[in-house]
Amino acid sequence: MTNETASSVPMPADWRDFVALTKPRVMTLVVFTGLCGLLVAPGHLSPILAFTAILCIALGAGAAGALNQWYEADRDARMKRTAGRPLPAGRMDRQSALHFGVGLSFFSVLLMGFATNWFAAFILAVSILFYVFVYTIWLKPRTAQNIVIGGAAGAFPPLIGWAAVTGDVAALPVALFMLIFFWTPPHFWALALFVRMDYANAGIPMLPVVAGERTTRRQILFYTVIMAAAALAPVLLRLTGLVYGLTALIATGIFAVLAVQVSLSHETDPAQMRAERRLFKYSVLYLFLIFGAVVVDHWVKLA
Ligand code: HEM
Ligand SMILES: CC(C)=CCC/C(C)=C/CC/C(C)=C/COP(=O)(O)OP(=O)(O)O
Repeated sequence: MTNETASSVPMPADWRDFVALTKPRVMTLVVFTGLCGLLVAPGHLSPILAFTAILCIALGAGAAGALNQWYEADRDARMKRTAGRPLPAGRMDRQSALHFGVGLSFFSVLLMGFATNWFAAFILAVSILFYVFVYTIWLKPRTAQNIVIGGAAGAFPPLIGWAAVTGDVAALPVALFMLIFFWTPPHFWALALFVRMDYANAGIPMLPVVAGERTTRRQILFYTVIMAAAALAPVLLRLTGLVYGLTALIATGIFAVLAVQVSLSHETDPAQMRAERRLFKYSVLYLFLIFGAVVVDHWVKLA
């Protein structure tokens, strides 16, 4: 079958393609940060309802990922990293992805509302809408600041997890929101440096494409400093204890060293960008570590 035939007559999609639409690897961290928000919230949610709340965060994030891929099928087709996704690869038609994404959005928000409370459902709906409309449709094709503002969508899960238990927000989940918010630029721009040709080919104005590498490296360092302040804020505000404080200090210190290495590097060949790959990989581990520490810290205080 030629490519042309493949894209005009999609092959029947199987369940694996629907799973791929939900961006499952990114979802792991979304679910983990949501779970941490839920675990440190004061109050009690039965294990079944707690599981349902986390499931709703996962399904909501998956729905957002599907709608992102529905909207971006043409752009994804022009990038090596994303060309194999179900829509650009011709394994699924856009209508199916749209129906799946819209259906899953409603299902996750309504289930969250009925199982926990409507405030948590509201924040879940806001994060889906933010990711699809503000990030994917509005900012991503228009400005290099797309991920700075649009990245907020991915910072909501700890607030949603907390709200599922309390029906409210408080200083700690807001601090965790800020931490993910300022973590997103170094997380993404480290990767954008070594896949910038992909973004250039797809015509997406990511920072390394429009402002160049030097500016991107400086911006990574700038946001790392703000992220470090956000990571230490819960300690200074006495929202967390020693376990979190020590973990945050060490883990953020390592992040800062890697970010400094990226900022000092003059490497221009993406294949040789080892410091950038290291920072990107570590950024994911960092968020797991720091959110894990928030929970352990909470348990230690309870003990
Ligand atoms: C607008 C903000 C963000 C952008 C543009 C972005 C972009 C990316 C990209 C392009 C990848 C490459 C790998 C892939 O396609 O699977 C990636 C990986 C990843 N992102 Fe992000 N990201 C953002 C925010 C977040 C947030 C908020 C989280 C979770 C809290 C997150 C979690 C992850 C994880 C866990 C991976 C690794 C997946 C793997 O194992 O390959 N990202 N990100
Ligand atoms: C709770 C909830 C509804 C959260 C949804 C938001 C969410 C999954 C945020 C993570 C951000 C993310 C995957 C960005 C990928 O950017 P991109 O879409 O530009 O990446 P791509 O180039 O791989 O498509």
